[in-house]
Amino acid sequence: METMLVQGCCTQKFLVTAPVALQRKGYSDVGGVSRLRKHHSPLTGLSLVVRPVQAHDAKRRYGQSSIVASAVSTSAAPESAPAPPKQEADVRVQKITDDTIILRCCSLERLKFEIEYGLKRGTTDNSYIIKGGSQTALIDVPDQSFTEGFISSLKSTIDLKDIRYLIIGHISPKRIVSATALAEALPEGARPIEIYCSNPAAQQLKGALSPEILEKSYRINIVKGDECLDLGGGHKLQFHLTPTPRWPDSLCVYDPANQLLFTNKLFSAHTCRESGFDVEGWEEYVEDWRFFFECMLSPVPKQARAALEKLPIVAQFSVPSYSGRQGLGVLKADLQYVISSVLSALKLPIGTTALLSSGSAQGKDLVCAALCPLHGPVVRSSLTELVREYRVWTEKKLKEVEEATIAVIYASAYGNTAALAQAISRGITKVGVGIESVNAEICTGEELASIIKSCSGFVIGSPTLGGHMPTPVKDALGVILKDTDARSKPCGVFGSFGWSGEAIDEIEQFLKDGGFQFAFPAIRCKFKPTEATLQTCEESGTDLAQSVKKTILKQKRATGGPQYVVASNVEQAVGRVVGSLCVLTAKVGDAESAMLASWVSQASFVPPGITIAVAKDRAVEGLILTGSKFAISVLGQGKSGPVSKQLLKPFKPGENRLDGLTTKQAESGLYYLSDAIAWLECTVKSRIETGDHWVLYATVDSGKLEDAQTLTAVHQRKTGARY
Ligand SMILES: Cc1cc2nc3c(=O)[nH]c(=O)nc-3n(C[C@H](O)[C@H](O)[C@H](O)COP(=O)(O)O)c2cc1C
Repeated sequence: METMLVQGCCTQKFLVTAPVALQRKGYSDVGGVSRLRKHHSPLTGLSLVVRPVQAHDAKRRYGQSSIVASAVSTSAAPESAPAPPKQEADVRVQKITDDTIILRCCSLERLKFEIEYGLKRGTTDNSYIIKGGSQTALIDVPDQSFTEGFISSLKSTIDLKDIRYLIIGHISPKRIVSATALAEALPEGARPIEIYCSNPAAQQLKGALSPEILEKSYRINIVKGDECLDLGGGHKLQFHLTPTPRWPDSLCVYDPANQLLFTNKLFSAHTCRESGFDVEGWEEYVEDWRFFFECMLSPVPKQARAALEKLPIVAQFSVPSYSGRQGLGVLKADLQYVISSVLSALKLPIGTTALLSSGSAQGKDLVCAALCPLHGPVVRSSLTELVREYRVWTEKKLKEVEEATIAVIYASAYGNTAALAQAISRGITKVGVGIESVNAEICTGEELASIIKSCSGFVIGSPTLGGHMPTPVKDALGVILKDTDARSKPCGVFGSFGWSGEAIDEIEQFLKDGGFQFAFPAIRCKFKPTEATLQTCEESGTDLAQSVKKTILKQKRATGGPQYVVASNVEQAVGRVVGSLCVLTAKVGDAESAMLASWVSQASFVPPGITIAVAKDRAVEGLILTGSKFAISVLGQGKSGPVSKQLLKPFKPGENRLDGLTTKQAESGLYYLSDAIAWLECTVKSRIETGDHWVLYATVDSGKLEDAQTLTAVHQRKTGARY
């Protein structure tokens, strides 16, 4: 079994707070802190500067002796390391209604190297203030990248001592930094803020906030069901717990006074535009919403459905705004207005799928004028479409789960292993195989045993903490090893580590000894993933899902399912449609990929544009999202043989596909083939979903004819059922 070493970010600071905080999360065997003192990693040129915290300080903050460790680069950063995101303190304050304000912490850059930021349109981290008749509530605090700007904007918007309640829809170690800063900014003599949050969020807060802050500044109230919190003036806030494996703490809030639903991660998008609202309309945002859904919710369709059932949203009609719209746009806005008015008048929830039947009893409907998510715009003009499409997307994913599932099992203390799991999941969903996402911290042994029994393959991921895998992963592995049938199911191992990475080796060894079949080499990621790491994860997920699909197809054929048949008339006819034979190359950060493409055609004169069809499960697909650049090398007749041979062979995840081919680099950094008869550099303008392919429309930014004598190679086919 080969093991890949995937190198991550070279500078990471972390506070070793684990002894208390992680134990509360079930990481009871975290220890080995003394190992930190010795560490020097020759691999990245990193040295760990390990500084013992003053004993009394450590005890005060973490309840037992602790150390603070920071990894500092002692040599130049390796080229593959991503630059840390630069943050301007840009917090925009905007009124949503007379008494509700949004604080949008804006970043125009890709904030994190996690797949959900792949469209690179920046993001916003939203907090909301509701000024009720008698009390004021703050909903959510942002990521630590925004802490300073957030606190100063909050101070200039309201008097901090007026904040009576802090409602936490989602918490993470990075948001706890902002919660701590808020507590520290409270004026002397201010009464403690009452926090309302789910049980998992409460456990995190109690484990990470200092005893002084817990004593002086906050009182934690755990929301158990669908309780209410009265702010006066009709603002009788209703809580709705909507947990998923990635966000077990997720809590949504409905304010009937303004008909606003605070949806946390649901209906979020990573994009940062001028307005805080979706004023530009559905077409402008659909790709952002869909991409966020694909990355974050399609791996958990059952939980997404449960959340949607708990939130029977009814659109409150609103008069359409025509700013910036003309012709058809105005007609569409009018139509949308009529539809939402009818739905609203009839008190019908949006969409009519089976998903809605339970939970949407009269009187329980959440009549919404707008959805207020944690990231991206407040959804007002596209509310009807977005809610309906969420249900359609969820149903589609549920159908895939019925056919076959791959269990993605992991635990993650700081989010790095979770980011790998998310990327693997995307690779799996690209093939159309369902996912059962399992957070080992919250899944019981019985639940996991039944998931393992019914899945067609699995991956298991773990951080290394104190030289081992944490207890929840160990328990999960025990369940897997016990199931003798699971040995015939393809599997994979992954994990993030700091310097030694024993957890990944241990899991791999246990599975190897148990006779399990690995679908891809173990993925070992040092701290945070880079784009190349994410690409490797995605490709690994795709490989695993393809092998599961092949097995299922074989089984179906063996039991009298669809057999190979001679191409039909239609297929033979379609096979006569040909395109130019080209090589597409793409590069995003340290991730690169290439594919042989024969479905390439010119699509516009002005600007010069082309279309290219890319199969959904193609490795390069994640690098050619809207806005990305790619190169096309047009192959010449009689010259395409070696190139086709190289690019059509099977590749391991992360393997260099252009190995052995001579390339040149354009000014943009993109590679093209040296013996291409022409090359083009293009920008993806839009993507259309067409069954099993994405059709990209791209404009051509530059290009050159290199060989005027040779004609373009064309791939002749016998059937349109294959390339
Ligand atoms: C308390 C603690 C102990 C750790 N022990 C180890 C260790 O023994 N070996 C190692 O390679 N990394 C160790 N690490 C580093 C983590 O594995 C690393 O931060 C990893 O990215 C965490 O993954 P996660 O974000 O999925 O939790 C430790 C980190 C903490 C906080």
